Amino acid sequence: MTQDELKTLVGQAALQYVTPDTVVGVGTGSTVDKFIDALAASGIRIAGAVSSSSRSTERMKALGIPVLDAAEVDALQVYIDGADEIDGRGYMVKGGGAALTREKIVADLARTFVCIADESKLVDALGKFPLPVEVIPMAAAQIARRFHAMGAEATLRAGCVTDNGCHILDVKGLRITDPAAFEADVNQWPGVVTVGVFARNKASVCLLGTGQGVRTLTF
Ligand SMILES: O=C(CO)[C@H](O)[C@H](O)COP(=O)(O)O
Repeated sequence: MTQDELKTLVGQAALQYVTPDTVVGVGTGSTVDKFIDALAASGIRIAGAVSSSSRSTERMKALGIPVLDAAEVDALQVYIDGADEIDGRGYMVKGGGAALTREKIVADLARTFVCIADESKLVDALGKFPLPVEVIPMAAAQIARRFHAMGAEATLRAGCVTDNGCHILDVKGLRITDPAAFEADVNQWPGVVTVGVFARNKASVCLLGTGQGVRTLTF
């Protein structure tokens, strides 16, 4: 199966976590696009979706899925999103689509985070995929120097302005063995909006697309 077919498979599989007439949290990315398409085609009526990006909002609206503001809900049963990397404990790196801050906000509203990913995303330790960090533009060079001092290399993502009007640094050369401590530390650096390590808001379940079908990992 191609990577695209694996994404379609897990996007479809995620429908089992959607309860009719509830509000669903929806992430961002090419795998989530497959989930949105599957949801629209399924005929399952939901009360609405809280979206993590303008990209997902536009796609859902075009398909007739009602989109609600995060401020309109107190809690969500489920948040469905992809990942750039996920380890065997459910910790993730996210932000390849530059939507990490809103993704973390919506994930934080949800009781269950369902990660949908193809098998190439499963790693032993986070850090193979360059770590996205959303930063206030004024602080980008300063934050890049801090990563450099840790032996890593941070590059400004060219031409990228997030939905929040900020920039993204992509950081190579990290091996993140303690994701919770790393997330807590980097999130406190002045000028960091959000670091793309999802530890506090890690996955509860991962639906992993493999050549043999969907493998369900629970954490
Ligand atoms: O974090 C994300 C967007 O900010 C995505 O979930 C992540 O980049 C995976 O995307 P894709 O499903 O296209 O591989």
